[in-house]
Amino acid sequence: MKSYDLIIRGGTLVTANGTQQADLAIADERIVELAPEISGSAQAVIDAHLLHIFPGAIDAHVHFNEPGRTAWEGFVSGSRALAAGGTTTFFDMPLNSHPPTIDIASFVAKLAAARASSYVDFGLWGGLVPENLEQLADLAHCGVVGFKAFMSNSGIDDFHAVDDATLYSGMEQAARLGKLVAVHAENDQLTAALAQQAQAAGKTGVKDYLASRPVVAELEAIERAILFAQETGCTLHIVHVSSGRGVRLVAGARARGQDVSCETCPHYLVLTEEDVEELGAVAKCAPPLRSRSEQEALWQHLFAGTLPMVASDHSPAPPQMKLSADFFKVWGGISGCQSLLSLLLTEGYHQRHLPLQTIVAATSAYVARRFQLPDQKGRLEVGADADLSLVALSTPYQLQERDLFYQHPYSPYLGLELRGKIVRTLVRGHTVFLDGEIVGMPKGQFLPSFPLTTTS
Ligand SMILES: NC(=O)NC(NC(N)=O)C(=O)[O-]
Ligand SMILES: [Zn+2]
Ligand SMILES: [Zn+2]
Repeated sequence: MKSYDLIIRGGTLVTANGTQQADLAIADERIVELAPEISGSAQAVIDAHLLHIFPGAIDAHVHFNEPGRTAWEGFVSGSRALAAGGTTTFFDMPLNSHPPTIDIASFVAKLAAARASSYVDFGLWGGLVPENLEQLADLAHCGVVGFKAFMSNSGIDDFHAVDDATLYSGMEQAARLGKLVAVHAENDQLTAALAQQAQAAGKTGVKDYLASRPVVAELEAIERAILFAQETGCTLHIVHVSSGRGVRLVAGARARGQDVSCETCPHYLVLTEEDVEELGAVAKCAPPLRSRSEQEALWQHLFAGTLPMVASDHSPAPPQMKLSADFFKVWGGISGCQSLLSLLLTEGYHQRHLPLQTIVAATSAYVARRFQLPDQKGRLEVGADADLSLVALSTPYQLQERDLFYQHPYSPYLGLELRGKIVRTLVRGHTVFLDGEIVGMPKGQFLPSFPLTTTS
């Protein structure tokens, strides 16, 4: 008789291809059998008859700010929040940590910090800034996910936005190195000038901030990035697209054969400009929250598959950085990584009947493929890592401060009525979250990203 480490019985497995009720057996951190009924013994058995089993989410966009600004978040609190939210892998952005990840030394420092403290597996982005064109090859050899650049001010002094020449040259190199470039796409001249005019006129409220970052600033920067990427043969990813029209530009280029993708974030799907007017600083981000019609367009793209990925862009800061009366001076960034899956289940699946398969594709299967993760990630099948999230799909609950594992339990989603409770999260077969509590020790592993060989 076969013997396993763990058998999970009777759960409804959710994959990018559909759902099925089955038993699942785990040995040596991998899924080794999937069948309607598995015989054999195991050291432990989980009864999942009332639960859905999702592949652990892969969050391609978080800022955990360690080393250097661990008081803002850090790998312990950040990865605990992810585990509590059903995410088993994340990619940390190169900025808001100090030093930012722009050369070998800063990469090594970040890798050490993450290895020591993360409860879930992770990849690391490298930065592309005007000062580090000579360092890109080194970062590629370290196994960074790709190179992240800001086309507008990053809000952090030690991570400079790229000028066009830097972006163009960085893309040429990235193409040679087989790495993708990810951009924060907003036109800097336009946003900076509009902000400066508003502030000079003493107009520093929420609406003034929103008006200083119009959709056209995003559209122009996306178009420019697409054009540069086409010319240089660089693979491109646009982070946190906030508008339906932005997604359409990316989908159009893709349809013409260019290797470009994009993500949106839960906040653009769940909140609108009216919400930031009401909620204030907790909901400030860039690009900003948009109108209901842009939001509707994002949902349509998600349904249609032309918007292939959702990532949290968790960008926390100490509450005192959210206090200024001048809204332009308030820290821009939303804390939300713990709620990625719950929000998609609540607003997507329950409210709008977005298929569960689409949610799985957007938070796991597609992300693993797009960023060339090792084969065993992002799949719920035999041979894959046992990265799983067990979900009580219809259980309602109200998100409370005490539920949040962030360093600063501050989020625009507090008080929301959610449906779809994460009950248990396993990373490579080890339970890291169970019934509201973190379990075990940080044993997250680094996932180096290998050079792109195919387009996907
Ligand atoms: N420095 C940041 O973390 N910025 C982030 N802030 C947002 N999105 O408001 C981002 O991803 O641009
Ligand atoms: Zn950004
Ligand atoms: Zn970000």
